[in-house]
Amino acid sequence: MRVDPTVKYKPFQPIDLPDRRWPSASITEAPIWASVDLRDGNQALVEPMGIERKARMYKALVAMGFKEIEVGFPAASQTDFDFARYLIEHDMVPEDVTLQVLVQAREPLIRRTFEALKGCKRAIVHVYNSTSTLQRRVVFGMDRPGIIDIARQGAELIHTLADETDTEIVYQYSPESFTGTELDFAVEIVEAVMDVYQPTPEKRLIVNLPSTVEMATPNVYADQIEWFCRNVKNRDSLIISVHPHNDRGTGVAATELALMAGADRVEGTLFGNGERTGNVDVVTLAMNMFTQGIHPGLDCSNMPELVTMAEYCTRLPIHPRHPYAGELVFTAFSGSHQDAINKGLRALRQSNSGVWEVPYLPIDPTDVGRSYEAVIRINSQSGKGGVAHILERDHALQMPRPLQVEFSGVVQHITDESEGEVTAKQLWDIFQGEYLAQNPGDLALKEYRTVPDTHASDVRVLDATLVVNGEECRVSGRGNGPLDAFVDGLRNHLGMGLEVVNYSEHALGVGASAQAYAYVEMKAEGHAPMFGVGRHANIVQASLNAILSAVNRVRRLNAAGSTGGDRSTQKVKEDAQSAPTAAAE
Ligand SMILES: CC(=O)SCCNC(=O)CCNC(=O)[C@H](O)C(C)(C)COP(=O)(O)OP(=O)(O)OC[C@H]1O[C@@H](n2cnc3c(N)ncnc32)[C@H](O)[C@@H]1OP(=O)(O)O
Ligand SMILES: CC(C)C(=O)C(=O)O
Repeated sequence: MRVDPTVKYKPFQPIDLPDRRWPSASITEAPIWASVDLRDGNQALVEPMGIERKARMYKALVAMGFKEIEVGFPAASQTDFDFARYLIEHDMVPEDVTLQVLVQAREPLIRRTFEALKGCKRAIVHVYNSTSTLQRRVVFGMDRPGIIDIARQGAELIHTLADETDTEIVYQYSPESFTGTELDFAVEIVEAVMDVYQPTPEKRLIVNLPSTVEMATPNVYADQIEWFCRNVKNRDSLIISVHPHNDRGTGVAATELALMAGADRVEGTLFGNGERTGNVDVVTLAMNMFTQGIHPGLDCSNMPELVTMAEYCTRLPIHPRHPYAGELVFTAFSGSHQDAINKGLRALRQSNSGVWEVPYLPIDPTDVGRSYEAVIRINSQSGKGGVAHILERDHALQMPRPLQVEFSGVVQHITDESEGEVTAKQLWDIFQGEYLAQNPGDLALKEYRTVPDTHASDVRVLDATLVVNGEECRVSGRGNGPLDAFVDGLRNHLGMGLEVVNYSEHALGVGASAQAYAYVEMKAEGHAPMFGVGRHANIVQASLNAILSAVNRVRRLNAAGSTGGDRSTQKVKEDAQSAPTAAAE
């Protein structure tokens, strides 16, 4: 960067609060939530919401559990005015919900705001003026008393109009640009407003201390909030509200520290929509509390629906990595994460504990309306655990560990080449192509029978009919069981050294439609051990199929002149297409 920041930018001066208490505090309950989506969020949109979109979002906010909703700046635009009227005239404000409206401390705007509220049972009138040193100097060209006068006069008019209306008015005042305001001045101007409104513990004034522009690290905001709470008069007659923005990307952290510093209320928006880099994201805040075992008082259990609604209303996308809500936030592509998640989910199933403990998944995706479907997805970063997880989840395969290693190598080869993702369906296609499919030149079992050897009581003879490229051939062998006898027969028939080194099986389903899977690891002459997989309603036939699956894979490699070191399914398939019919037939 060519600009010298030491010359161009001034560091934020720390707050003098050596005995700060907030670092030892923790958040133990949810704050009062106020949504400012329909005002601060809306004023930041390329295309502000019309009545239809505002109404849709308003209903969603009510359904989530917001009890205070800033519905607009009625004096600023006809749409905002009409929307307030729409909600009031259509009786859309539940008994326990309070509408909030924003207005600058300017007489005509305040009068217009009260017009918008006619017929409303109860409303928060939120008045503000800018108080920062910078705005006092460059925007208003006023000294402190002048700025206090703006606030006082605004409050006086609101107080007068509140006395004249049937609407129960809750007062709210914001020293806007609070984070750039000297703390003693912030207290002075708020106390001037308090002198007008005369709040009591029974009728408290909402004092909103916005981080209009986030100017420092979150601990500084916490210091500012604690300093204010400790120095303002009649603290118990105030509801201290925070309204953080996210200019430094630390809006959520700043809000959490501000709550630890004594704030009672949070104004924010869904998914952090708002001016510049946004308002604080109330969904993330609420879910952060949820993961700490605190009921947030906001219902985010259907996150996909909330995302769809927010994207429709704001016409802005929600990032795939957005905390708790993004499409990818519950997805692991990397092998060691998948392995740990797979093991964690299994351990959770096996334990009777209701406590969520899964590595890399801070929350249960189903708590926010997501499924486990997308938790593990496969690309070149994935390992055997992820591959095994998907095949077990979708096809109930219980692959032995060495087979997982072997097959994930096949998959990795493909993903390395394609540089893309392999879907669950593609994964199954690859698995079938590798182990279960019949390629030209492959041996297939048509029928078999076993009979006891008349000469030895523990030996069986197996006679099988195989088919290769439409031609039948007979195989016969002896052994201490059908598998052993079949391998003996193949050894003789193919003239190839063959040995079973590993075997496992499991059933799939119950009753007439039950199937068995058999996994056989075979050592064939000149090759590293290689797996075969067989499937059949009859467990013996499943095992014989597994042996043939391994033998066919060896034959494909032999035909391609490889020992199995460098393979891909594509290559295996191509090799199989061009393989000549085996000489043994
Ligand atoms: C941080 C925040 O999000 S605060 C909310 C900001 N939201 C909005 O501003 C959205 C809606 N606002 C608007 O549509 C317009 O600003 C209106 C309709 C309210 C007012 O419009 P206008 O009067 O035409 O113009 P504009 O906004 O430029 O007025 C600024 C004037 O108000 C003064 N002013 C600004 N804020 C305040 C305030 N809180 N109290 C008193 N005066 C104020 C300015 O000093 C300036 O005065 P000047 O005209 O003497 O220079
Ligand atoms: C009006 C105030 C609260 C505001 O929106 C801000 O400071 O960001």
